[in-house]
Amino acid sequence: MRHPPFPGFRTVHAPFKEAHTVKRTTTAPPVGEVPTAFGISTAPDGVPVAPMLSMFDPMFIGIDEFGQAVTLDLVFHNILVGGEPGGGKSGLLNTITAYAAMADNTRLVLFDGKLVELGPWMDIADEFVGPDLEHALSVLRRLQVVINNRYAWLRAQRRRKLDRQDRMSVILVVLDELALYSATYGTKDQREEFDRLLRDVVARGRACGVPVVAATQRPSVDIIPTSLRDLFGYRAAFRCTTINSSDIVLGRDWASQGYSASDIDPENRGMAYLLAETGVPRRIKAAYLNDAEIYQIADYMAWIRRTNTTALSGTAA
Ligand SMILES: Nc1ncnc2c1ncn2[C@@H]1O[C@H](COP(=O)(O)OP(=O)(O)OP(=O)(O)O)[C@@H](O)[C@H]1O
Repeated sequence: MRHPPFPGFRTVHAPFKEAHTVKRTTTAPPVGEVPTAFGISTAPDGVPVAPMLSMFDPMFIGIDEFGQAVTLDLVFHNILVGGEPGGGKSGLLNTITAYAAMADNTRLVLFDGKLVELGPWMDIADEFVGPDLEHALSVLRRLQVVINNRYAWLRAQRRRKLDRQDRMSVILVVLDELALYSATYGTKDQREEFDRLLRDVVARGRACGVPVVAATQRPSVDIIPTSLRDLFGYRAAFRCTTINSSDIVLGRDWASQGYSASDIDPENRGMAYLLAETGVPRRIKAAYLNDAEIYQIADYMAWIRRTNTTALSGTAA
């Protein structure tokens, strides 16, 4: 099989090609046929990215109160991030996005109504949705088609979830400020459709390599109803103004058991309670990348993920 040295990454709608490509949805490239050059994967369906990191490995996101590393198994879990403005939500989102940007065979679909929180990753995102609800809806509809096709493929394989041997890309969906899309922009009908589509992507995406990271500075029941919150296997509550909003993020009356993000010192930015599917909430301090570091990583990864447009590319292919 002949592979181009650097398959194009920034093809518009690239992750959604599989929604329309029978071959991609019925067969995964055999593992043995994936060549590497200088450690860079050149799988035809893959994003040619850094050789070391994989979304299938534990993702470092900070330390706990004993100084131990805290990692997430994000590829098979969604994470909900809530808390008052300035608590550190975007910091965590950027740490997660940076890892994903550096991970092999991983694509980014980003929603950021403010444009600046996830803006550094715009150049390497397959889709970047700004303050435009119709755009958000069309991207979610396309993700839904991808998910449908991946489940059809999994069923044909008699399996329930993707694994790294499948070499199918992980599509990380990151939403900064959920409330802008679910309660602010557009018409009531559009917002309702957004809620429906998001719920479906959150419910079905994770088993087929489409995990969702969603953040809100308005942890209230209208923005995060229990039925949506419960679809997130991980929940991170940064400083919240009330016990109630902490419980809306973490769930299950955790505040009454002594785990309330309203107790977090407002000056202690980046501190959060992190709850995994089992166990009790853990106090963590999220790792933090400053703006310069984020842009450095984003620029570097844009270069690594560059398209096949160099002068030599025509002759090398
Ligand atoms: N993990 C962290 N460690 C140290 N400082 C942090 C950390 N996270 C955030 N900060 C500090 O807090 C500030 C606000 O963080 P951030 O923008 O992530 O908050 P936010 O919760 O996303 O706020 P908003 O809801 O307004 O977007 C940052 O500019 C940074 O100075």
